[in-house]
Amino acid sequence: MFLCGEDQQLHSFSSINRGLFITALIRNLHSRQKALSCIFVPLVLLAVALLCPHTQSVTFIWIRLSGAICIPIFLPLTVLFLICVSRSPEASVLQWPPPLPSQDQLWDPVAPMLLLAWITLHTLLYFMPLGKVSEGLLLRDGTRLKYPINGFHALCISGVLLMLLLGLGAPMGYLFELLVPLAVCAIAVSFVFSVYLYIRSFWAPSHALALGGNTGNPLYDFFIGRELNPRIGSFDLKYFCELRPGLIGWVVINFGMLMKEVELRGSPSLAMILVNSFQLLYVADALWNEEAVLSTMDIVHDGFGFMLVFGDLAWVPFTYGLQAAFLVVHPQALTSLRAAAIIALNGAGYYIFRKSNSQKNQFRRDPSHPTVARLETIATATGKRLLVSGWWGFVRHPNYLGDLLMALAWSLPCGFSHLLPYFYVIYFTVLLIHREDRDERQCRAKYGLAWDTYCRRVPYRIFPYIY
Ligand SMILES: NC(=O)C1=CN([C@@H]2O[C@H](COP(=O)(O)OP(=O)(O)OC[C@H]3O[C@@H](n4cnc5c(N)ncnc54)[C@H](OP(=O)(O)O)[C@@H]3O)[C@@H](O)[C@H]2O)C=CC1
Ligand SMILES: CC(C)=CCC[C@@H](C)[C@H]1CC=C2C3=C(CC[C@@]21C)[C@@]1(C)CC[C@H](O)C(C)(C)[C@@H]1CC3
Repeated sequence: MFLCGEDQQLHSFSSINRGLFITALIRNLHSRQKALSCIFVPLVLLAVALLCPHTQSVTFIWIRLSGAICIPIFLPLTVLFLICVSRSPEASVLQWPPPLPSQDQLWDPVAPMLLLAWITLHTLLYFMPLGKVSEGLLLRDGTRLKYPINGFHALCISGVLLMLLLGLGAPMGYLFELLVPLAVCAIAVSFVFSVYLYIRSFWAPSHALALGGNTGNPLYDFFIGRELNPRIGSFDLKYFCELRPGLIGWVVINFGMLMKEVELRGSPSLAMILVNSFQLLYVADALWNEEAVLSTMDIVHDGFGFMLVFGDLAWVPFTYGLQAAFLVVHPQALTSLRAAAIIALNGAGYYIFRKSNSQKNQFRRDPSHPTVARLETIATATGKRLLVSGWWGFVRHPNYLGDLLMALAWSLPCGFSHLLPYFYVIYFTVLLIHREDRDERQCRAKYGLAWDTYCRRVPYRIFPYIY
């Protein structure tokens, strides 16, 4: 199942696998139904639990609880499943039985060492006296936490170290073979770290706990996260995980896939270069605008539990770059015209994403700044104003629209023959629709009538004239 040599070998792999697949399919029709229900029951629970977090009936509380039990099992399996599918010749997300990795493909002693070295490096870079120190939003106890803004420096230093390693002859393409063992280690680290966070939260003062993660139900609270900003001294664990090892790890893995392609075919394909460049731009942008993360929902409202730990350390690095892993095994020809159209789509998405995020951040920081002072606003009872013109007068979440256009542009270089490269854009659409709904409820609770007025003025949430 793993790619180990030239393209020719891939084809023989393909026919052997297909034969095995058909035999297994006929033999296992009955167990298939059972196994499918094992996948779909948690899937339905996951969807219901995630999409109906505000419903309070006993049944729904039970469903949410079952979701909190199933998701920590289901999501890690999904990560491994998707990596395995991305490198199987069929690359079909609907294939059954799924391409199960053998034990030696799951484990490689190099993986935990690499992961440990990576996390240690980024912890050291976090404490580097580079960049400025910023204050976060006002906390419930009236204080503000301080955060180092040196993520972009960490990205650049990681890039330089990577080039040095490459110059010294490090086999970067080996990351392709290491992907499953690395994901297994990242999942294990997520579990251990979440247990640590859950236990330590019982020593945190009540004002330091997240409002949504303290239902008293241990499984649900473990999943959502009890403590809002867990810290070891000045080391902010949530802020660190959200932007450093996973996000930068994602682009390093992508680069490993590019180098694997070079090993196999002599040079990187245009499709691989596009995927690498688009996603590098996205990560570099996040780190360049690191300060803006301090006002996102995840940092301001959400507890730091399994969901976010796993999301940051395993989900983002191992599923957001699936397109690059897919391209190693499924090379795609891309005409210059199509490449130009895809670059234009990514550019348009990035423009909308960046302009709208910057406009809101600028307005929240200094409403009298010349770039936002002329925009039309409405007053709210809290004293804060809401933008009703500019990007935020176009749709109620222009930043999500831009992000989704980019997500689509990351998949298009992989062609239309497979669904797998579109996994990210499909997952992301669901995530952002759910997130928009959660934000909408929070804003309605916060701004009351003013929010309703805003919704009447700007009727579409994400997609103009559609949604
Ligand atoms: N790649 C990924 O996996 C993910 C990416 N993202 C991206 O992260 C970015 C941040 O997203 P997110 O944190 O969800 O939310 P937003 O940046 O969209 O922030 C929402 C908040 O903005 C304020 N706001 C809403 N409407 C207005 C208005 N008209 N005028 C002024 N302020 C307004 C409100 O807060 P208040 O009024 O209190 O200031 C609201 O709670 C987005 O670009 C998103 O696409 C998000 C999740 C995952
Ligand atoms: C299925 C599952 C485990 C979901 C967990 C959700 C997390 C993966 C995402 C929640 C919010 C995120 C953000 C980013 C990455 C994904 C997670 C952690 C982000 C860092 C990506 C880069 C952007 O520019 C951003 C900084 C705005 C963004 C912040 C939110």
